[in-house]
This record gives sequence, C-alpha cells and structure tokens, in this order.
Amino acid sequence: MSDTLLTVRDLHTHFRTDAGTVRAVDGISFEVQRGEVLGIVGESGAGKSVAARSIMRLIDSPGVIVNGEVRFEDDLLVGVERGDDPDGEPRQDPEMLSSREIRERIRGREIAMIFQDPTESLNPVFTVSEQLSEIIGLNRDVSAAEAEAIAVERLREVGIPEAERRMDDYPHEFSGGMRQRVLIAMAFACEPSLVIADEPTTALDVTVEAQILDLVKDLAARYDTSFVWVTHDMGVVAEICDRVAVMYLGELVELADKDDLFESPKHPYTRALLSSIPVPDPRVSRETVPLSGDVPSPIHPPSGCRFHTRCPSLVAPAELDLSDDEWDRVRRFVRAVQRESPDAAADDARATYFPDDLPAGEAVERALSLAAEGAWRDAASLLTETFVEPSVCTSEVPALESPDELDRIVSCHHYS
Ligand SMILES: Nc1ncnc2c1ncn2[C@@H]1O[C@H](COP(=O)(O)OP(=O)(O)OP(=O)(O)O)[C@@H](O)[C@H]1O
Ligand code: NI
Repeated sequence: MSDTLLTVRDLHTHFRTDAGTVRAVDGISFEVQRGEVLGIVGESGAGKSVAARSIMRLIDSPGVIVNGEVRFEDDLLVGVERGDDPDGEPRQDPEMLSSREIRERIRGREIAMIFQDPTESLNPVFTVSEQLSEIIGLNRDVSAAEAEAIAVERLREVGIPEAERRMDDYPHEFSGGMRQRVLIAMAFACEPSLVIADEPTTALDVTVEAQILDLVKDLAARYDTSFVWVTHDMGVVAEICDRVAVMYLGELVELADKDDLFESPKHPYTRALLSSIPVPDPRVSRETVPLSGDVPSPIHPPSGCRFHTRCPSLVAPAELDLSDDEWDRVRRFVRAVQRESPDAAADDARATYFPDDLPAGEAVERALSLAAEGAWRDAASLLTETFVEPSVCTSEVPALESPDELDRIVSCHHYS
C-alpha cells in the first residue's frame, strides 16, 4: 500500500464576479502522506482557505473548481478538466464522487475539518453533548447511551475539565480555547484519517494556542492522523508541521520539509515570511527582508512570476550586463525610490547608493535627479521600465524546480 493519503493535482478554483474572475487557487499540486502534517502558509488572500475547502468540495457559488484532481485513498473527490473555453463548463470525470457520497461517506468520517470560526461547525442552539453524540451516532452502530459515553470520553481526551458535567452546556458557555477543544473533539469523533484545519488557533492568545497545538500533536500521533494545516503564522508552522507548502496569489511558490525550509528558505517570498518571525536566539542574526507593498489583485495577477512586483531579489535583466554588486546597488536604489525614502532624494543620494560609478548610467542619473525634485512617480516608472520590465521575472512564469538534493520544489527564476 502506498503511503500517500491525499493527492492534489493542478487544482484551480476561481470565483466569477462582476469585477472579473478571481483566480483564488490557480494551479496547485501537493501530496499528503499518511500521518503527516502539511502546512499551507501565506499572507491573507493567498488562497489557503479556498484550497483547503476545495479538497472537500466546500466551495459555494460564485466559486467553481475549474480544473484539477483531488484523490483521497481510492476516492476521487475532485476530477474536473477545463476545456479550451476558459468560461465553459469543466468536464467531470465519471469516477468523481457525487456531493451526496462526499457528505455521507467522506466528510466528518474520513476527513474532518476544524475552522477558526466555531459557528461553522457548532450549532449554538444544541448542547455540546447533543452535537457530539449525533456525529458519533451517525457514524457508528451504537446506542444513544453508548454514543454519549463515547462523547464524554472524547471531551476528556481533549482536556475539558469535568467533561461529564459540561456535556449539557451550550457552545457559548465555553471559553474560546475550550470551544476549540470541543471542535477538535468533534473532528476526532470518528477517528478520521485526515483533518483539514483552517487557522483554528488564530483567534486564541498565544498560551492557549500553544496548549491546543500540543493537544493536536498528541492526538495526531495517537491516531496516526494526517493534517492539512492552514495558517499565516510561521510560528505555528514551526510548532506543528512536517512539511510546508508556501502559497502566493493562488500559486505554490515553495514546498519543502519544514526543517529544510527554516534552515535555508529558497524562494524570496518564503525568506520574507520567515524574516517576519522573531529569532529566539539573539546570537543568531538573520538577514531581514521586509515584505513591502500590497498583494496584487488575483483578478489580474502580475505577469511572469506573480511575486515580481514585490520581490527584493529580482533577476538582473540579461542585456544590462551588471555585476552582482552593481545589481545589488540598483535594487536598493529602486526600492528606496518606490518607498519614497528621503535618502534617495538627499543631496548625497548618489554617494549613498552608488559610491563608485553609475551602473546602467543614464537612467539612474535621471532617476536621481527626478527623486531630488520629488518626482517620485516619474523616477519609479523610469526605473521600472529600465530594470524591472526587462527582467525574466516579469516576462516568464518560473518552472517548478528542485534546486538541491533535498526533497523540495521552488518556483523562482534564480533556480532555473
Ligand atoms: N466568495 C468569494 N467571492 C469572491 N472572491 C472570493 C470568495 N471567497 C474568496 N475569494 C477570494 O479568493 C482569494 C483567496 O481567498 P482565501 O480566503 O483562500 O485566502 P486566505 O489565504 O485563506 O486568506 P486569509 O489568511 O485572510 O484567510 C481572495 O482574493 C479572496 O478575496
Ligand atoms: Ni483563510
């Protein structure tokens, strides 16, 4: 038997809105091995939640899974192929499970979900006992009394004090942390082989979050459960994941073993995300690459590498023939102009950024004087035209590469 539990291939989930097609998930592929915790990480809007929900086909209109395959053990949860017409109806694989089969056979039993928002899974008008026993009763051939006994056991297992007494409480009577424990108890009620967790600890304070992560690690080990764990927090990734998929604007930019990712992140975006978490050991210094600028619109994502508009390490345009050192200086100057940094407009800007001579002469010369006059926009667009647009990062989509002997993939022109 293969050890792969879940396979996602070339998944595209789009939302057709009045403003245009939102390419929320735009061609992602990954696998989850049995017993493994795979993290999906990225900034807000990256497409993490849509990716997680697509696995279970929990996408509501105007969202459509337009292409891709999701295979869970022997079941095809998603099997759709986009025709040549981008707005046409995708073709469905006849093997794909019906919504009803997913609801009755998969969801809650084989694959459970935990969300940040408890109202997605907990009904405020029923007691915890009623809701937990119901799931257990639906999925196992047990009497009502037996289901309730199992429910109490589950609540104990997730560390709810006085579980028996609290069974008759309503969801709102639990604190935030305890409520997430109830959700975890519900997720584990049927001993699923996969749990999809979408930021379940984000709203909690750090101490409670740490306790919940410990609990999940214990349960995952005890039941040999796999996880897809969505988070925007690299600290949570460090705590709980085995492997990490980094998403940016609907795409995967890097997928690697957690330790490899933390030790030597390859994609400039991954590096930026990692530099945002505090380094616990003050003797370890880490190059900080602040992530500036807004995430572009997923309706019109940037050409080439989608990260190129914010990338601190664009590949130098080949025809300019700059040395690494010259290119570093140019990039620092371009970023300073984009940020409208006073340094770039000061009298000594030239000496600050280009102490030797001016690389790619004329454009930089003009940009320096435009910046000195405060004509930031003109300076920025001149620099963009000269240095950003001719870069391969702007024109070509980077292939997924495996840059070292390690088991990882990166989508960046620096490795192609
Ligand atoms: N119902 C919808 N209609 C239109 N666009 C949507 C809809 N749901 C999500 N999107 C868009 O899809 C993109 C991906 O959203 P998603 O919720 O997956 O991001 P995320 O990575 O989970 O972010 P966050 O960290 O904020 O939860 C976003 O641009 C979002 O605006
Ligand atoms: Ni989300």
